Amino acid sequence: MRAIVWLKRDLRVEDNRVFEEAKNYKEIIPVFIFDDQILADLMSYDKRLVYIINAIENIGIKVYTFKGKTLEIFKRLLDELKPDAVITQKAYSWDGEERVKQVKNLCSLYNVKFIEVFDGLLVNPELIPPKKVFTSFYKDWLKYLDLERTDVKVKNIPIIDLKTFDPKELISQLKIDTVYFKPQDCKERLKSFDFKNYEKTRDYPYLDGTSKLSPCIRFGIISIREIFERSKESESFLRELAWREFWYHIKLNFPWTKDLEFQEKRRNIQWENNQKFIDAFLNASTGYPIIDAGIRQLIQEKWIHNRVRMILGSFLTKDLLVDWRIGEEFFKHHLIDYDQLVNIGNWQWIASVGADPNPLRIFNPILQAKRFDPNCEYIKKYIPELKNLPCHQLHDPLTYNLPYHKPIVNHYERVSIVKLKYK
Ligand SMILES: Cc1cc2nc3c(=O)[nH]c(=O)nc-3n(C[C@H](O)[C@H](O)[C@H](O)COP(=O)(O)OP(=O)(O)OC[C@H]3O[C@@H](n4cnc5c(N)ncnc54)[C@H](O)[C@@H]3O)c2cc1C
Repeated sequence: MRAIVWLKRDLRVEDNRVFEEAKNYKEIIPVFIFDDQILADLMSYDKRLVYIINAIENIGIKVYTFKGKTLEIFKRLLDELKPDAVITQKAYSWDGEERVKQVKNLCSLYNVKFIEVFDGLLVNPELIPPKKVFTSFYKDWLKYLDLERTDVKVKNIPIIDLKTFDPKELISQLKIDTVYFKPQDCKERLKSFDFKNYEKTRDYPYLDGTSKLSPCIRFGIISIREIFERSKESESFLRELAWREFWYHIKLNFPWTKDLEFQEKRRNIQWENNQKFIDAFLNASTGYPIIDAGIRQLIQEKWIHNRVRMILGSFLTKDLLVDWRIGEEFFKHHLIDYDQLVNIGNWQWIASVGADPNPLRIFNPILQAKRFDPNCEYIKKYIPELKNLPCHQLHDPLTYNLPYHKPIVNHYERVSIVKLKYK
């Protein structure tokens, strides 16, 4: 009996339920596919690819790697390997689900068992009755926690002469400078992060006060149950893990929200989509130091602090009146932790068109900078050319004439326009 284990967002052996499911097969063939369609969607400087390649190299077992169209590769694998089963983690994102469906149909044509295993989330989003509001989702989420861990030793991987793809070929095409996130660091970060103080530190982007585990979670380098076990004393951290799963739940129950606003009444907002504003945002030259610092962090590190993601999202959609989809696409190209349905959910939320009972959230970039970066440590780190200016000036580019880009809009004037557009 032979099973192909198709790894996707679960690049680990420890506590991985697909290996638990495969344990009774005589031979297990783990595969990972660099899908051409996903690669085409990424950009050449993509650090995610390096992250994935690193994760596979360090996984500790032989993984057969391929590149091409997922469906075509599976045709080859089913023909050549003649497996009895294909086992994989259940996919929830729109694109992931579609790929899985195609492979599932192919397996049924070949009479090969296709097994989807629930993993990657603490609660199966299908168990909770549809909720539109996080607080009510969270109450149920706590009741349904699925924390059972597995302990399987994966030994029975045969050496097969297969035409595979060496992922190093991809690295040579990339222009990669500093790498800020490595899958090898996940375990140590989980061990050393101060979860007890998370509640106090989590909102300040100049501190190392959030876990930075998002890529580890996104690519399944550590099981979500192990993360829960280590962090469970921090109620506020658990809420964040639940927020992630809330977006899975929203997608499951309101699948049209990929392109369409969750709130019906917000489907016809007249976005200005002024190209000058869009360019200033994408090029970190809005004239608001807190905004430009955030964009620079994103472009350099491929990660941004959650508080700054919210400030950026509010600025783009409210101050600049740019369609949230443009922001979503920009984050998609850069974020190392990019997760389609989490990104879309959060962008809709910050644009006040998504699953959020608050009718209109407008973040004032001046007050946000004062409150969450009081000494301008964050701003000065990413905009070093302004480091000699007094901090109160950097907080408020409308009052002080900074030797820097002029603010592209006046926040206070834009607020009244936004209120009309969002009526
Ligand atoms: C506009 C916008 C877009 C975002 N896009 C993504 C994305 O594509 N991928 C992604 O993983 N997160 C996204 N987030 C959520 C959040 O910003 C990141 O998960 C968080 O900053 C990652 O850093 P961390 O691991 O240090 O988080 P921590 O504060 O340590 O939180 C722990 C974990 O909880 C989860 N989490 C925290 N906040 C959220 C949230 N608001 N929504 C969902 N999950 C959350 C993440 O898995 C995170 O790793 C987005 C937020 C905004 C406002």
